[in-house]
Amino acid sequence: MTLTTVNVALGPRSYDIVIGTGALSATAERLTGIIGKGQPAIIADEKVWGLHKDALLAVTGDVPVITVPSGEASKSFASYERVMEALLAADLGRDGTIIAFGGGVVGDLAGFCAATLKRGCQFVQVPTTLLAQVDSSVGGKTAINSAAGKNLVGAFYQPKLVIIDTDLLKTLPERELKAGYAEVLKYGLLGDEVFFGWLETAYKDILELDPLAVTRAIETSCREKARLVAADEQEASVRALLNLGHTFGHAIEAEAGYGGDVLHGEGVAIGMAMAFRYSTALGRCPGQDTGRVEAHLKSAGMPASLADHPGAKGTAEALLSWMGQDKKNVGGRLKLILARGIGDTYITDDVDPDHLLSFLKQEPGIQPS
Ligand SMILES: O=C(O)C(=O)C[C@@H](O)[C@H](O)[C@H](O)COP(=O)(O)O
Repeated sequence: MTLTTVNVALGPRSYDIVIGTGALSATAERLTGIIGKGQPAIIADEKVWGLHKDALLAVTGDVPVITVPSGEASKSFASYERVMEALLAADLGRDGTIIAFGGGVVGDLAGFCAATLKRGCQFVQVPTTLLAQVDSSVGGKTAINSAAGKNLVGAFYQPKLVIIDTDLLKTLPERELKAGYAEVLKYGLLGDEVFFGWLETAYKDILELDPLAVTRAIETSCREKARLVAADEQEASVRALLNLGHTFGHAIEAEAGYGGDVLHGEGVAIGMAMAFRYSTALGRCPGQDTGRVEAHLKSAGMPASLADHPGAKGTAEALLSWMGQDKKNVGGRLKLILARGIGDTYITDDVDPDHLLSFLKQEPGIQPS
């Protein structure tokens, strides 16, 4: 199968996303070209490493490897410190290359290490989950979590190359695949009703990893992400649309506890449904569209509210308080991505916290205050 390349056009920081089955071995020369004479190191999810190390080592040869446990708890200060000390011990300089091999957690952590190692070394993303392949490996948002909230310590730092080998998805557990599908769906909801319509019929093929359907889903997602990132690298305007569902979703994840029982994509799925319900409550989005979003999430076996997820919990006050920590907020004003309909979203800071609190109190599955 031929590979597809999507370019993220950022002037001197531009890079390619190479997508397809066998992409890892097909890009071997490009990867070794980036590594050059510098010292490389791999930061890998320990489960992914156990399953796929041969595929990566066949390309890089024998290089230092630092593994981290799967799960959001690896985006902690303690984990960052351990990985940084290991990279320094491996003698990586500014000409060194960190290769992130895993899902969003590894990509975000490795990217933040690359941004801060000697004030910046080279960085290549080899995402191994659907979520990371369609979203977090692209665009240069790198971060770790703090007790105050998700992704609050980080940097915008672009990779040199993103290698999306769809063969790596074959070992991904179904729950992780569905969590990644939430981010695919996001692109339809935020600006592409035709793509959403296709997903309503194609989701089964994607979740069964039909190569054509998966590649189309990843390519469409990456093209839209690359477009928004190129237009607004540091989220001063339109890039914030990519945060659809995340203000609610991050609050749900934080309340469950990092490393708790809510995967990022599950929080985003619930968060997107909440953003649509809130838009309808404000009279800005037809209830029919919100119903269609909820129905699709349910058909794909994903949660559409806290009530649908055994690990999701929290009072309205607790969720609102987490939302108050969101990085998009300016001047203490909450910022949300809301919808006028499927494929038509907008960014607003015209949010009345009292009204939002009343909305949250009526959400299915919310705990009483
Ligand atoms: O790339 C972006 O911009 C996004 O908002 C994509 C999100 O899906 C992604 O989860 C991102 O890491 C969240 O960033 P944050 O700024 O809300 O922490």
